Amino acid sequence: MKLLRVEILVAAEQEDLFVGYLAQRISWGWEVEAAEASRTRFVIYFEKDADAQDLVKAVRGQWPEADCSVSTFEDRDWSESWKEFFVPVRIRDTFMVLPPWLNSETDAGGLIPLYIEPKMAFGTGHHATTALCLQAVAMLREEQAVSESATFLDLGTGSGILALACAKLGMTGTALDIDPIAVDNARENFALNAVENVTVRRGALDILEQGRRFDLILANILSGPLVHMATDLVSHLQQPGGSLVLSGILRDQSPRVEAAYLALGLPTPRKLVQGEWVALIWSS
Ligand SMILES: C[S@@+](CC[C@H](N)C(=O)[O-])C[C@H]1O[C@@H](n2cnc3c(N)ncnc32)[C@H](O)[C@@H]1O
Repeated sequence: MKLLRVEILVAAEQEDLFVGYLAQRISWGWEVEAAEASRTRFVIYFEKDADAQDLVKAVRGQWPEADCSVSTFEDRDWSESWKEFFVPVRIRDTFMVLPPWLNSETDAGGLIPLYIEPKMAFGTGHHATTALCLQAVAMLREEQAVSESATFLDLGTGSGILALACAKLGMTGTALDIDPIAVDNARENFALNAVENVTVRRGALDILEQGRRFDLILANILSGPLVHMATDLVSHLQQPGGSLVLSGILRDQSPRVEAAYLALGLPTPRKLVQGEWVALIWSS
């Protein structure tokens, strides 16, 4: 049987969101024969020409920077191979981020499993900005800079992945996101992981009670908002003794973000770097 082969190349910074987008579109009922992916390259095989054209049209409309092409292909037996998109992500010796169809006994390798249902919210663990935050959480716990009874704020929770990591280490916290799709996906992921020690709310910093302080604050947002909200964010950080992790910062924007927080009296942060992305970490 001849299949239609749609190949999509996306930029590295779009990989995480695109995985979620594709997962959602596939779950809406396209008859996908097979699929394969290697980070920024996605190949989907369809039997029906209409489904292939539907995907191409949707991708060209919503992801104009992506390179999308169609060709014909001779079939082979690939049941459920689309799940190959979602390989586990290991974070130090602490966490393994997994799609829900994998098994924690065999696939988590003895690490703490973080099950994430890939949907339209950001945060499958594949993007550097998320991985850097997860590394920071693991590191801060290893160093005992945060205790298992610490309170945390996850600002811009997306899929809920960072809150999930903190909750699975025993901490209790609040996860906020302005996007209702993220709030739904985060709730779904907390239920999937049987995590109950996180309160999820839709909104930004202004919905928090004034004066409420957290032992750990995580914010994987972009440099501009991180600079803009610096005063508000620091007003919710327990001082002394609190830890702050900022991510979503491109290398060349890091000095500007750092300067905004130094101006508020915080010391020079530590940095974790992956590719072009930097995370800034304050702890005592
Ligand atoms: C890059 S994603 C991070 C998701 C997840 N925390 C992670 O690390 O993978 C940023 C998220 O922040 C949310 N967001 C952006 N600005 C926000 C704000 N001012 N307050 C709360 N959420 C915000 C977005 O809707 C998005 O879900």
